[in-house]
Amino acid sequence: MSSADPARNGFVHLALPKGRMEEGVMRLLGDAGIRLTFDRRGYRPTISLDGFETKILKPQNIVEMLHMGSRDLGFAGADWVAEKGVDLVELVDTGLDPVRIVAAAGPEFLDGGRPRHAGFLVATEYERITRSWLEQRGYDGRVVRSYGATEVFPPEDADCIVDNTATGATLKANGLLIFDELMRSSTRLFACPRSLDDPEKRARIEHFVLLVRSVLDARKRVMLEVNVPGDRLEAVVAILPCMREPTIAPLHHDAGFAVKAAVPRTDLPELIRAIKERGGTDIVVSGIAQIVP
Ligand SMILES: Nc1ncnc2c1ncn2[C@@H]1O[C@H](COP(=O)(O)OP(=O)(O)OP(=O)(O)O)[C@@H](O)[C@H]1O
Ligand SMILES: O=P(O)(O)OC[C@H]1O[C@H](OP(=O)(O)OP(=O)(O)O)[C@H](O)[C@@H]1O
Repeated sequence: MSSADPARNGFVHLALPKGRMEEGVMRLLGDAGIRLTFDRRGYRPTISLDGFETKILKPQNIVEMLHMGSRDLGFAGADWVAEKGVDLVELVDTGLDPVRIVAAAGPEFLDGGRPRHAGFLVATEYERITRSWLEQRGYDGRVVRSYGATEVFPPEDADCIVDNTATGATLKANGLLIFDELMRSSTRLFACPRSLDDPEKRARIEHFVLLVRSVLDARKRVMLEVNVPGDRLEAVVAILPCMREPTIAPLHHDAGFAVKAAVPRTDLPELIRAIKERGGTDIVVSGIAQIVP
């Protein structure tokens, strides 16, 4: 058996999602320096990571395969892990493709934000999540399984729905109002619990997690560089929300200091104002590709 043979012990079988999550996950891997080479119409790209083999599958199937153990590692929505009721290890929440799983109905069904009457019918693709919500809320409801286009069921074919929503446009277009939130979901990296018991697989999975996290962390930060006169240095450094300590280098001819720090992107507008106020000049902001702690 060669070291490139997927049947070898310690090889990680990775599942990548087909469909709406595909683009974000592919970009994430690309930004982490992981290359995938596709053949025409093939669902088995070659991955540039040593000791990994990969396959493209629908996320609902990825959840099942991670549960059975035929795949070790895979990206899927947290909603389908909850819906299938399986015990997987969540390694990374990428925050990509965020959705809310909500209960929604037309205004005629609602009374003060609650179902108007007992014995109602809920249309949903999420049967298990819906049943446990009914039980938790003490609602007397029955479930009809939908296979897409769930929003069109009410009022004739169901009283309300449980479905995912991203922008809310589909609910609005069908005249439905959200009256409860059951959970939030996003694209996450899951592992089969047993795969983490294998030391060789575990080490490879941990390295994969580190690469993915390095990109997600880098996306949240920018590199900020600023020149500061010597007597303003401490005042500027004090307000920098950097990861550890900023890098400080003296400028030529004792002209002050260059200060460099990776700061949260969302802090930038306020930070630039505060730095200018404290005497910082020549501010340069640039992107970061990866951050490995
Ligand atoms: N805007 C969105 N609408 C629906 N699902 C979304 C959205 N954004 C993220 N998701 C997530 O995508 C996953 C389903 O992905 P999938 O590619 O199977 O979508 P799908 O539209 O149901 O596919 P298909 O049309 O082939 O049934 C779920 O985990 C869901 O939460
Ligand atoms: O809040 P929004 O941005 O409108 O997105 C949510 C809608 O998009 C998806 O439907 P999809 O297009 O996949 O069709 P489907 O209902 O057949 O799954 C999902 O099932 C919702 O219906």
